[in-house]
This record gives sequence, structure tokens and C-alpha cells, in this order.
Amino acid sequence: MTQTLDAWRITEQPAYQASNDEIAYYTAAYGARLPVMLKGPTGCGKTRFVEHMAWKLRRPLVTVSCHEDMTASDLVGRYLLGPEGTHWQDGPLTLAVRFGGICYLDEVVEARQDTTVIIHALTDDRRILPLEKKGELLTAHPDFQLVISYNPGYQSVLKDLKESTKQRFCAMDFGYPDPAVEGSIVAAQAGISDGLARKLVQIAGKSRNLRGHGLNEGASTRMLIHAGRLVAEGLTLRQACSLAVVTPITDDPDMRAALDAAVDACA
Ligand SMILES: Nc1ncnc2c1ncn2[C@@H]1O[C@H](COP(=O)(O)OP(=O)(O)OP(=O)(O)O)[C@@H](O)[C@H]1O
Repeated sequence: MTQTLDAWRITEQPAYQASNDEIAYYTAAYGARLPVMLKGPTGCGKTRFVEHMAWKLRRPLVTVSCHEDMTASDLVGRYLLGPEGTHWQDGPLTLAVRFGGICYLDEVVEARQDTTVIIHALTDDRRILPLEKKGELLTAHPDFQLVISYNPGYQSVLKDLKESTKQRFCAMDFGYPDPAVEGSIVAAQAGISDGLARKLVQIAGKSRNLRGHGLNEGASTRMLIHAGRLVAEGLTLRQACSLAVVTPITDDPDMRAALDAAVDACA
């Protein structure tokens, strides 16, 4: 069976509101074919940004959510047994390398280090991917680029990228957008008024101040969009925030009470 990247082409513009110069930075990194690391908390727009850039640069985007059971074969490919015997099937990384896509490894630190080292030869001047089981040394297509995401807040000494991996990448910091930008993202994507979106952003601000004081992370932009959608479905702000923000984010009764109070103060 012939494999292509057609299924990974993004045909409709993914909505993305820029906060700073991230589009220019990324465009330059892609122009120089340098690998990029996007750093930031969950749900702040990293994936949406890569989707937007892949669309803008007209490159197919192959996204892989990394996890600790992921093996090198899951990324690179493997021999499969079919009716006509065994045949090689490229994994998602190999497809992007072979046909010139952008490969986005989401939460790469979750993958085992023996998996992450396979990207080393791809992310220095060599730009090669050894397919050991197939006995092929694949040189990356000129349009190939590797992007990884990384949440610095979750890392521990035991679970961090190796220095030799980090130092191969350009890196861009992502945070939650400024309140005005975040409000307009939430209003547009949840289909709610600007006033209501502003309230949700205020609530998020209060939860973000509790980070490190009982919360691992404050409410993300993604959560605010979910809460907004629930209000659009007919829930009150308090109900929507309970369902989409407060209950998912913490099990601690005191912390839930503090967040409920923050919601009431903004309602
Ligand atoms: N700048 C932005 N412009 C438009 N939409 C945004 C922006 N930032 C966040 N969003 C919205 O927030 C949602 C969550 O963002 P996204 O999935 O990109 O987060 P993420 O940082 O990749 O999270 P994770 O690390 O959990 O994968 C998106 O689906 C999108 O609706």
C-alpha cells in the first residue's frame, strides 16, 4: 500500500490569535529548517499554533501524542504481516521525514529517553533518520521540520529532556494570552458575548494566582472555552465553571470553595 501525507494536510485555516511575534519567529525557524520546542502550560494554544503555522506554510502536519509506553517503532515504523507476507509500514515520524511534513511530538518528555534519542540525528546538521530494522538511512526531505512541546511546570529531575536533546532546538515560550486577547479568543470560540468572556478570563486569572498554592496549574484557555460553551447551552456561569473548571482542576474541598468564591465574585 502506498503511503502519503495527504491525510495530514490542513485545508481550513485554524483560528489563531497571536500574542507576540510568534508567527515571525516560527516562520524564520521553519525557513532555516531548525527544529522548534514550544514551552508552556497545558491548554494555552501550542497545538493550535502549530496547526495554524502548518496551514500557513502549506505543509502537512503529523501530530503524535507521546506517552511512556511509546516505542521507537511507534514513531519510526515496523514490519507488518499481511496476506502477501511481511511489508514495511512507515511510522508517523518517518512519513513526515520522507515526504516533507512538519512532525509535532506533543509532550515529548512523556516518551522514554531511548525513544527520544532517535530524533537526535534528525535535529542536527545530518538530518537523517536511521531505520535500523529496515536497513535504511533516510535523509530528511528538504521541507521536513520537527516540533516538540514541553510543559516546564511538570518536569522533575527524573523526567526531563536530556541536555543534548534540548540544545538541538530553538525554543519559544507560550503562556496564557493577555486578558484582552484571551477574552476575544474565548468569545469567538465559545460563541459568547465579550462581557461574559471577560468574566471567565478574570476567573482564570484568580485560579492562576493559586498555582503553587494548592493548584498545580490554573484554568487554561481551553477550560474557559468549555465553560463558555456550557453557558451558551443554558447553564449559569456558576454551573458552567463548576463543570468545566472547578471540578476538573482540583479534588480539594477548600480549594474548590476558594474557586467557587472567585466565580461568585466575578458573576
Ligand atoms: N492564541 C489562540 N488563538 C486561538 N485559539 C486559541 C489560542 N490559544 C488557545 N486557543 C484555544 O484553546 C484550545 C487549547 O489550545 P491547544 O490545544 O493548542 O493547547 P496546548 O497548549 O497544545 O495544550 P496541551 O499541552 O494540553 O496539548 C484550542 O483548541 C483553541 O480553541
